[in-house]
Amino acid sequence: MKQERIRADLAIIGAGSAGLSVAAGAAQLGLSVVLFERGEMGGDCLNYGCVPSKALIAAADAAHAAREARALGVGVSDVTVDFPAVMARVHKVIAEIAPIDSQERFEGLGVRVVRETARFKDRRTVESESVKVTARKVVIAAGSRAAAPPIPGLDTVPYLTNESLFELTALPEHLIVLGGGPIGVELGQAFRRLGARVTIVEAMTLLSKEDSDAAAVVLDQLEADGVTLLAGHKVVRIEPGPVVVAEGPQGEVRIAGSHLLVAVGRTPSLKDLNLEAAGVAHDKGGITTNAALRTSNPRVFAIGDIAGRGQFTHLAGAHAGLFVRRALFASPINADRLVVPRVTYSDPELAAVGLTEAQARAQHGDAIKVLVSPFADNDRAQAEGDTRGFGKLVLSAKGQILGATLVGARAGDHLAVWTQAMTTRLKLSNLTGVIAPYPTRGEINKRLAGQFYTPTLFSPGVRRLVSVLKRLA
Ligand SMILES: Cc1cc2nc3c(=O)[nH]c(=O)nc-3n(C[C@H](O)[C@H](O)[C@H](O)COP(=O)(O)OP(=O)(O)OC[C@H]3O[C@@H](n4cnc5c(N)ncnc54)[C@H](O)[C@@H]3O)c2cc1C
Ligand SMILES: NC(=O)c1ccc[n+]([C@@H]2O[C@H](COP(=O)([O-])OP(=O)(O)OC[C@H]3O[C@@H](n4cnc5c(N)ncnc54)[C@H](O)[C@@H]3O)[C@@H](O)[C@H]2O)c1
Repeated sequence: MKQERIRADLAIIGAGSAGLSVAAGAAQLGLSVVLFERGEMGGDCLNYGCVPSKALIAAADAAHAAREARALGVGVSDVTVDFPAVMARVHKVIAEIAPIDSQERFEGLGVRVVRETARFKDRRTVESESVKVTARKVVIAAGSRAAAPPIPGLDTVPYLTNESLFELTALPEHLIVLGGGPIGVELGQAFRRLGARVTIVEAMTLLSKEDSDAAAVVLDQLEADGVTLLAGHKVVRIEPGPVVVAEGPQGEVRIAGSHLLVAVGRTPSLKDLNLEAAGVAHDKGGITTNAALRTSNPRVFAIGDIAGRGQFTHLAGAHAGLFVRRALFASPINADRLVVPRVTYSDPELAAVGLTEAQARAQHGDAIKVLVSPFADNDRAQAEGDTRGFGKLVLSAKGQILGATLVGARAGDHLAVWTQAMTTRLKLSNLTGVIAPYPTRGEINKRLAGQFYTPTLFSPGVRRLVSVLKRLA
């Protein structure tokens, strides 16, 4: 097929969260944009990631709440899960959100959408089967896919990844999940609550990137739900069945399941891009970028998962916003300084921003302050009969916020205060002066901030001052 030659201000590879955000911004600012997408518009988040997983979790949590309602004095008998109906709803949610990411919408904004695989031809040309685009700037937003670890036998059994899991129409009898990161934990708990037996096999520690005390709260709940957790189990081979053979602290274990989900991290989608032709440096973590998200080829930028700076939709969106500011308004940007919150949507949720306590100790030694407030001290949590979890604030000796972790019901929604405080470099005193509505779980944030001042407020010096003022008043 003869290729159509196109000149454009911007060529974007990938119509996921990152690429779409750039395309929308650039097109609305009047740039000519060509957007390549070889799969579904919307990428991972809409089709195989955030959206379907959260829709599935909503059903799982509803089933769990119904089973647990008796503790609140509400009897619910005969809780059943209609798995095909759950999955049909998952796809309905995707379909409801899809128009915002659709080819039609982007074409309506003036973007030329090419539904083909893109590759570099040279340093400033991107081509696909039908077009050859010479662009002033190129944005690589090609994302990541589930990593397939080199485990003997894995290639001999059918296995699920996030791209095939949501196509299931029957509930697995026993789902074995390889990997205890956010994907393994969120989906493992959801499938258990929907009625499957679930075993999570983790080579190291589950939720290892998070505060270990907070992770323990989530893992306790998973075990209470009946999920089998095998931490410190290195998978040595997979046999048909599937049977996972792993080496653990007590020797070899064999786990026979009905389905296998591989969730052991992500691989950047570098293959097919022909990055060598463009002089774009990369390694196994992704494309190498500087703080301005520029690659080793000054015309080419990399954003989102493929930039190897973290794998979150909100980070992809933030990268897109930075790129638009830099490329179109010539504003200075610094992707190294982004304050990026993270939430694992387990029940309870584990939400964090900045450093964990362990990371802060590694960087600052023991000259840090750690303040903890349990949800058991929060009246709303008491009223709801759900006092699991706590808030933890990690501060420098001078009271600068280094990180915050919340674990508990809807923790993700309540983390925003700390993300905002760290982004805008608020002082703790700014937070103690804010009135939090009573009774809300969010009061935990004010309580955490207040704890920093408690020793000073009730110190002997202040008590003496108050007694003097009392006499003068
Ligand atoms: C199960 C799961 C749950 C998740 N849940 C959350 C969550 O709750 N919150 C959160 O913030 N993040 C979540 N994530 C992560 C989130 O999905 C990603 O961080 C986000 O999708 C990254 O967006 P992106 O645009 O960088 O890449 P992608 O969404 O992967 O988009 C890249 C696109 O590029 C296309 N492409 C690749 N190569 C080419 C090529 N050569 N030519 C043309 N097109 C190409 C791909 O087809 C794809 O559509 C989850 C991920 C998974 C897997
Ligand atoms: N709520 C969210 O925002 C959300 C949800 C899901 C995914 N994500 C994003 O997607 C990324 C990928 O998630 P993930 O859970 O796949 O990856 P991950 O890298 O966070 O966790 C993978 C886990 O698998 C383990 N592992 C690696 N090889 C193994 C093996 N052979 N056998 C057993 N265990 C093994 C690792 O030790 C690790 O604990 C996350 O880091 C996150 O950025 C975000």
